[in-house]
Amino acid sequence: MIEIRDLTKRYRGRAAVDGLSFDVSPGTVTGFLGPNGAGKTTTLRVLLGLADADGGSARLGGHRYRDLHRPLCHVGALLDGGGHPGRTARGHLRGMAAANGIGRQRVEAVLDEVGLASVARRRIGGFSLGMRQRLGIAAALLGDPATLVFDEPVNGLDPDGVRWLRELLRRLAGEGRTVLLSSHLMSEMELTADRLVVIGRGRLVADTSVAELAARFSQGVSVRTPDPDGLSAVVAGAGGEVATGPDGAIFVSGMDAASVAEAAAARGVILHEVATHRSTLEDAYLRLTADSLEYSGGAS
Ligand SMILES: Nc1ncnc2c1ncn2[C@@H]1O[C@H](COP(=O)(O)OP(=O)(O)OP(=O)(O)O)[C@@H](O)[C@H]1O
Repeated sequence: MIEIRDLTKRYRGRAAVDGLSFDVSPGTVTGFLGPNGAGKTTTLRVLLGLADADGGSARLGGHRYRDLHRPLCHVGALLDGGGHPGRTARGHLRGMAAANGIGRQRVEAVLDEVGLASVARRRIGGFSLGMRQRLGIAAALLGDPATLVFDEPVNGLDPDGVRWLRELLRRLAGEGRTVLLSSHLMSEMELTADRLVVIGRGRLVADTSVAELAARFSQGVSVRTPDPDGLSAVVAGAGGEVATGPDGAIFVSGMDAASVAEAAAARGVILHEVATHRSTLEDAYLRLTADSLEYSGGAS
């Protein structure tokens, strides 16, 4: 169980994480999403005792990371890769195991698990990005922890590696572990995660199941109008909801295209375009985070 409560972390007076609260439950894979600079890594760094919070708390099974005895046996994390380039994969894992009172047989088991047994004697400096990711995952699994935290684990993995990781994460959650997985890739989350925690500018944007999010945004009406305020009032009056899409169109949910057009006509609101829109989870994510983009390409 991961509990984040009112967490705030500032850098030079600016909040990277701003009053954030959410839980991650055992037995699920929870996706942690947000645009660049949203505060995901900062949240994970505070959770893992690598940075101090300015307010609130981040707890693992009710404890702060720094109060855990043999932390590797409680939480495994893939954050920045790691491992000295001059060490071998096996040497690196043996060093970690020794520091945490973990037996050497676990080193061989996790090397097998991540598919690195045949290169265990090679130096990490010669590893590809994908091999480094696998080594980082092996390190996270070393202490057989109840909680796993992976920051962008898909980076550098080839399609086979991505599928392998997906199955591993599902299995770990199936064993009752708490699995938190950060990524920008909604398409990957759709296949791997049960729940999604979405943040933007350090704040919670959504805490929902994948199924709920898909249902909420599954279908709607995309509208272009020179009078967005007028349209908002019309839609609110008819019981629908509006959201602004990343491309400037207005997205109406809870109404079909004919109802939107008729309600707008009745109130004299001009529409330039009305289209039924079936959206993917990726679209839903983009709409959720459109207002919290810190860095976006092109003018918007
Ligand atoms: N050590 C630091 N010093 C100063 N500012 C920082 C530091 N770490 C993060 N920040 C700032 O905090 C904000 C949140 O960054 P963070 O890396 O947590 O976001 P993120 O969601 O992980 O982004 P990305 O998806 O790009 O990795 C950003 O504005 C970033 O510039």
